[in-house]
Amino acid sequence: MKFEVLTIFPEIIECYIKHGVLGKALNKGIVEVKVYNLRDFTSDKHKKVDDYPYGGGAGMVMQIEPFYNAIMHLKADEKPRKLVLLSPQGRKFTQKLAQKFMEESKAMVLICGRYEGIDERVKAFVDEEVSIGDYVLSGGELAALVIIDSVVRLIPGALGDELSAVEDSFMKGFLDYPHYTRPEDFKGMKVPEVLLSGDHKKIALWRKRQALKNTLKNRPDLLKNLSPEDMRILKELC
Ligand SMILES: N#Cc1c(-c2ccc3cc[nH]c3c2)n[nH]c1N
Repeated sequence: MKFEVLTIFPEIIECYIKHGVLGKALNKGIVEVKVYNLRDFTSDKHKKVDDYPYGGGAGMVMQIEPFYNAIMHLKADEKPRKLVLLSPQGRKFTQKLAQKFMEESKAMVLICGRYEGIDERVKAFVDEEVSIGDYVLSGGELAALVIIDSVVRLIPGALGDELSAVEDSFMKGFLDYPHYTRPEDFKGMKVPEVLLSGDHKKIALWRKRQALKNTLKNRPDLLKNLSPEDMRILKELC
């Protein structure tokens, strides 16, 4: 899978992708990330990317021309790609949308704005407008990294042989279970006995109960299409 990122701060993307799961996936050739500096697609000597907003108001707005020039440059190879604009006004990014992007797109262009936002006319050239949550960031780069990270984790082989309980639980509609590792006793804070029992059936049930308990407490909105067994466990918790 290939990601192409349009930004005025390429170093934000370049620094993050070298590490962890993303770094391994890049080294394995499972994923390719190319970052483009929008300033390279300007036509003035100052490489200007923003201007005052029509109609007045605070701050600056990013001009359409650098985005247009960059998008046309990418499209010149005529290969299919999904163009995604990161924006607080976009549709909510979820694990299910990450799965959809992984399944449906061989290449994605992630378009990152800054300042007060970008000229509305840029949206005529994008396929999706996506937001990673109901809070305001200073730009689209962190959102682009969230999307890249969460989509890459879903690519077969990206996680190596590590099982990923986190994706599994989110896809099944609840939060992850608690995790523990050595030492068994840290200043009197002990690891739950069941996790030391070696009884995998008991451990699995304990983890499911804990996951459902956490979800009921923190994200009851996720508890929708539970299996009859999960519903039974949940009713025991209530
Ligand atoms: N995605 C997303 C965002 C943003 C965002 C995205 C782009 C720009 C450009 C200037 N400010 C921005 C904020 N804020 N909160 C989100 N969930």
